[in-house]
Amino acid sequence: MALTVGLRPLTRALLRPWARVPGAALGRPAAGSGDGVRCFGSPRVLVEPDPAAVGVAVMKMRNPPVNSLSLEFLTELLISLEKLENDKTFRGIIITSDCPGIFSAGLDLLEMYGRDPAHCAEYWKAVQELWLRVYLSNLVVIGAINGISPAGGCLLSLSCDYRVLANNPKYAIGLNETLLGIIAPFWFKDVLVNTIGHRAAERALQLGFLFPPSDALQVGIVDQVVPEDQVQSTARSVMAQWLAIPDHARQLTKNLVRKPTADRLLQQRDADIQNFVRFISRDSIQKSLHVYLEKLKQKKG
Ligand SMILES: CC/C=C/CC(=O)SCCNC(=O)CCNC(=O)[C@H](O)C(C)(C)COP(=O)(O)OP(=O)(O)OC[C@H]1O[C@@H](n2cnc3c(N)ncnc32)[C@H](O)[C@@H]1OP(=O)(O)O
Repeated sequence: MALTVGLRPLTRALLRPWARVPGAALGRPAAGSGDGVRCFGSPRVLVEPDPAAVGVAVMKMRNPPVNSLSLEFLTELLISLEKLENDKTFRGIIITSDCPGIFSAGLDLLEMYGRDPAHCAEYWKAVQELWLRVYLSNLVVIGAINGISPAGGCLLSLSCDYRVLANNPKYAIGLNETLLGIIAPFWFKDVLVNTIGHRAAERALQLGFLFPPSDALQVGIVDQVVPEDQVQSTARSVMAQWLAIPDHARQLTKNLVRKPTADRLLQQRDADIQNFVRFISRDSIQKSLHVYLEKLKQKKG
């Protein structure tokens, strides 16, 4: 537990420069919460207590068009997560998307393409922090995956305790970095190996697999596949099962299982940042990102 507590001051230090994100004032009742239900509001992240489940918050990602994890979006997610961790009335979070058809398009490519090393370092620190914050959260975190979830979106899903995916063939999920000509860092790889096993992860990472729901269930990257209109209710009923376990025992067990993986990053965060900056700044990698971004634009015709 000390590790999680240890993170808090770190997060504060990390977040201090970004806490000035406009509109990130939290605790302010969101519009339409006239019934006195306390919601946390920020431009890209809406956190609402689940009216049907005491102690459960629903965190809706709303960074249109694709919930790409920009620095500002990451910061708002981190501030909301920290607020929830510190608010003892909450025991669980359901993370979902408000962007139709998209859970999250992953890391924001424009934060890594054509950016100076100092920006890339700051960005990567925030990416590390989001993963650590979700992966080691004392709360029960359930992914209600209601859209496509490539790369960083898949990492966010894998960091949850449980994953419910909507049964829509378009809603593929996976670490597809090799398709962009880049590679997933070791801690992305570690989480995938922990979830689907070494051989399946080795193959999926090298081939940049994006698993459609039926395959995602079979390989184990998600825990349940349900009709799209049952994702939220399924997440809520699974949450009830997990919250039936005494918090302290569950939290210590989660830490027991996850701490060795998180430690591998915690013990070398700066080196990981430097490695990322060196890697992403390479001409060949910048060229790959450029080609990929152009493909995305051409796709629109
Ligand atoms: C070492 C670093 C590790 C990396 C991990 C990562 O996360 S890298 C990012 C990997 N992400 C992807 O490969 C997803 C790329 N996006 C897509 O495949 C599609 O956009 C998606 C998510 C299937 C949605 O398709 P749709 O047709 O609905 O939207 P469209 O492609 O037109 O995109 C809308 C606009 O968003 C921009 N965009 C999409 N993804 C990203 C992204 N990850 N980062 C930044 N911007 C993204 C896209 O270019 C469009 O922009 P516009 O200005 O409207 O042309």
